[in-house]
Amino acid sequence: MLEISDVSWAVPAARILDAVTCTVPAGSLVGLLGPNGSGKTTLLRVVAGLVRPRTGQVSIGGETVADLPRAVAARRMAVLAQYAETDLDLTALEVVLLGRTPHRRSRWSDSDADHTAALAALDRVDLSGYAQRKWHTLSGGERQRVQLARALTQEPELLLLDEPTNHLDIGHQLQLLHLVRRAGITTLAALHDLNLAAMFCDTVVVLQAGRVVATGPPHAVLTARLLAEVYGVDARIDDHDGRPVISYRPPATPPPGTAGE
Ligand SMILES: Nc1ncnc2c1ncn2[C@@H]1O[C@H](COP(=O)(O)OP(=O)(O)OP(=O)(O)O)[C@@H](O)[C@H]1O
Repeated sequence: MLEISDVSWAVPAARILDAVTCTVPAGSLVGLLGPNGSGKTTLLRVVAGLVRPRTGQVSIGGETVADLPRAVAARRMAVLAQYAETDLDLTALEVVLLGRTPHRRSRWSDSDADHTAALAALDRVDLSGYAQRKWHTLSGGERQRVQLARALTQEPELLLLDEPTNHLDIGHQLQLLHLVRRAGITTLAALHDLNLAAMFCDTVVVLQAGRVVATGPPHAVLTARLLAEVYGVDARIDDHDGRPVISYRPPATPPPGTAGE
């Protein structure tokens, strides 16, 4: 279980996170929603221990992340960043094997079991023929899936995903979130696509200007009123087997600079 309690973070000019409190129950998938700049990535960075909060604390499995030795935190959490890059000319398999690094006794050698786990993870993300492909030859969506395979191979207690469906076609977006759900790992995922959040998340947490403005199951949170207030959009919500399905109406006023055209 992940617990975020009263977390605030600021830069001199602005408060970026304001007393954020939320919980990700063990084994559940929680969607972190909110408009651009609302603080999703910053909150994920705080949880990962990359940014120290001004106030509040984060704990996993009852232990405060700030008190965990770096190596322990690295083993227990896997992060899929929004723009995962590597300058090293690694193969897809070598990138996936990086997920085993925190578990290894010897720094330099991969065991047969590591290799088997890494190949199985590539298979799970639909990239079984890609093991020897160099990173720089992969498409954006293929890189994203290799990074998910790395994260799954790590067998983390907590998975942090920042816009994991970026770059993916709709088939692979659905496959990725289905895989994450099935993996049963406690997961906090920043998502922009509200319909995907509605389909796959147990709970959603909505941030606006660094504050939590709503938390709960998708059908309770994703109302037309909330979407108007938080995103400024005119949306229609239909029910599909207890999950909301959102469709949007075009804005009433034309975007700036296009009036009268
Ligand atoms: N180091 C920093 N210095 C100044 N401002 C920052 C810093 N880090 C983040 N911010 C600001 O904090 C706000 C929240 O940023 P963050 O990246 O967390 O938002 P987000 O919800 O992930 O946005 P997006 O959906 O666009 O990815 C933004 O306005 C951003 O410009």
